[in-house]
Amino acid sequence: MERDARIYVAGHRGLVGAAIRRRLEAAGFRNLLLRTHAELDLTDQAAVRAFFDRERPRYVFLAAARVGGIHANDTYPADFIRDNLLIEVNVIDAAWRAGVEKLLFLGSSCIYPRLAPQPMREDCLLAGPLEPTNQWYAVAKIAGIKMCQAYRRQYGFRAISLMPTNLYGPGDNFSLEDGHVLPALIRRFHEAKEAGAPSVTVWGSGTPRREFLHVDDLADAALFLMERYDGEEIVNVGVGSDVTIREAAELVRKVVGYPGRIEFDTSRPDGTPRKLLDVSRLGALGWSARIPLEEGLRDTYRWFLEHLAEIRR
Ligand SMILES: NC(=O)C1=CN([C@@H]2O[C@H](COP(=O)(O)OP(=O)(O)OC[C@H]3O[C@@H](n4cnc5c(N)ncnc54)[C@H](OP(=O)(O)O)[C@@H]3O)[C@@H](O)[C@H]2O)C=CC1
Ligand SMILES: C[C@H]1O[C@H](OP(=O)(O)OP(=O)(O)OC[C@H]2O[C@@H](n3cnc4c(=O)[nH]c(N)nc43)[C@H](O)[C@@H]2O)[C@@H](O)[C@@H](O)C1=O
Repeated sequence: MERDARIYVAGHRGLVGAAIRRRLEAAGFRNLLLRTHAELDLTDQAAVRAFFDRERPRYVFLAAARVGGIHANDTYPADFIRDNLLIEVNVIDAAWRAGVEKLLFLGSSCIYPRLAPQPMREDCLLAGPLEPTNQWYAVAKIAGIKMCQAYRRQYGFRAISLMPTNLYGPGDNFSLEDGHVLPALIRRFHEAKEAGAPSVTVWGSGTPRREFLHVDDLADAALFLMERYDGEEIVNVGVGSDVTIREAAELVRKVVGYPGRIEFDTSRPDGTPRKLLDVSRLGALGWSARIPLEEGLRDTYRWFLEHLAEIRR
């Protein structure tokens, strides 16, 4: 990508979009096209087409989506399937119509079957039933993958699809009900420490396993693949190892410096028992993650403390 190329980062204020923006700016890309949700609602097809017609970016990073943790996905199925389908259809189609040179679409490790053999290879997609708690979001993501592949086949549109594992980092969604596990636990342990609470409750049994990739690593992989990969096949992006939710909670307790106990609320869903990605396709392309989990959690907790007022609003 040329340094002066016009690059649209959709969702630039989110966890991933903000990290992609940081990574592009650090690499000297200055001609970034950015619109907030309030300025451009990507579920509005006419507005999206008019935007692409007017602005004509050369590259698009599609990091805008309706995203949430296990409880949000399970509670708002219609919102998750509708908004993600609309965003994908509108942006991918308008980008092609406006002559965008290359588009990077972000799927998720949730697209794979609930009980896929571990680690999960890209070719196990649609090989079995989905995890019920996020099947709606997963179907929307699978539709986005298929749309990128169909537009490449029929129109030669250079769309590539990345499948990130669970992400965390600065700028995450720290909502206790709607966020993902790591930001929610950082906030829970911090607030328990401040309040002198005797224990912190973690959802589920603590036995599910999750792989966690720092969002700055994901952003680096996104730039790497936008510049070096141009295939129809999806590419998993992860660290290649996982921990139990209990181990993750104990690590967050250590990072936050909370002295109390951990309790488990098994009335809350565990979700997929395990979803470790096979990252050999990405490795063969020459990329691997760098940020270790404990270091990444310390970085995220520092950001959380610096933005407490904004988070608690
Ligand atoms: N977080 C994770 O663990 C993982 C994320 N991903 C994928 O990465 C991508 C980004 O996720 P993440 O950064 O975590 O999500 P965030 O919720 O942090 O960011 C999403 C961004 O999209 C914007 N957005 C949502 N709806 C609309 C809309 N209708 N019009 C315009 N903008 C909109 C949001 O703006 P606003 O907040 O103002 O509404 C926000 O800036 C998604 O595709 C997600 O599926 C994949 C795997 C794991
Ligand atoms: C990222 C990817 O994957 C997401 O699915 P998920 O990995 O199941 O999401 P999660 O991070 O919310 O939960 C992970 C595990 O952690 C446990 N858990 C404990 N305590 C809390 C807690 O306090 N909050 C949350 N959210 N989970 C908790 C929770 O019970 C579960 O066992 C999709 O939503 C979807 O967004 C997607 O694309």
